[in-house]
Amino acid sequence: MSDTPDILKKILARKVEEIADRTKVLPLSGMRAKAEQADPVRGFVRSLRAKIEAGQAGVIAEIKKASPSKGVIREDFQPEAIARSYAAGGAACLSVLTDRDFFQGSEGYLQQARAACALPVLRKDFTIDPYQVYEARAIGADCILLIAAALDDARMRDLARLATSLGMDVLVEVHDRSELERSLPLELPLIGINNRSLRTFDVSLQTTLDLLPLIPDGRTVVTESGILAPPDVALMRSHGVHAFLVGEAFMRASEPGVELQRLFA
Ligand SMILES: O=C(O)c1ccccc1NCC(=O)[C@H](O)[C@H](O)COP(=O)(O)O
Repeated sequence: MSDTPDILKKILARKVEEIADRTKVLPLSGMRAKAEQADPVRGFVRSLRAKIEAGQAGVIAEIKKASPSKGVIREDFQPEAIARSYAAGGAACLSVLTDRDFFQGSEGYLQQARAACALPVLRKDFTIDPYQVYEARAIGADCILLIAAALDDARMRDLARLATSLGMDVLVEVHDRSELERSLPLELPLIGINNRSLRTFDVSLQTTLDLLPLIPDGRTVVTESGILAPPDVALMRSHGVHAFLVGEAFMRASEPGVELQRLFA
């Protein structure tokens, strides 16, 4: 896409190479077979909505070691311990970065985190190809991320349909009005609004507030990035946003689940 931000361009170019390499090791048919044998899905949207319907915040607690904007965020990185801490702290779901080159993530981290608790898990990666959708299910993911800025309409629709056909939920992520308008016709129950600009890495919670009135009733809006302190949570909740994707604030805390309880008390 011609106006794709540089960081996204770099990540997507690397993804194309990565998918080609992985397909040589295990062709699509093999990955599809692995996906078919995976553990049953745990119901990502269901878990998020159950918390919200109970009057609580629906927290998607992220497991991420590093990011392009912040470098290494957490040195002592033990996905199983973090997952258990999040579950004890009341998270609705987990999000695990699996991208290796830009986030120091791995598929193994997702598998370890999921095995350590009963929470549904989002595979947080840059999904551009059906191979990755099968791979996500094969490693146990219950939900995938589709970033509107990374996909044209047809590809976004096809990947969403494929994920849904495998029983997974989809978090479609937007940054602006045009991405939102392209995503709404997919009629997915979850819409993520990412407050971090992929161009500048600046974070503004105003992004969520600006796009919110454009989203029809019935969708669960997830505000993503830059939720750092209780007033951020209060601001969102006062505007009717009850689902949150939070990474850095938890990853910098010695006990991430305790920080979750503090942030959402
Ligand atoms: O975080 C980055 O630097 C980044 C750069 C390019 C693409 C995506 C990026 N982050 C992914 C995310 O969306 C966040 O990990 C997620 O929303 C949590 O954000 P935060 O609570 O601010 O860690």
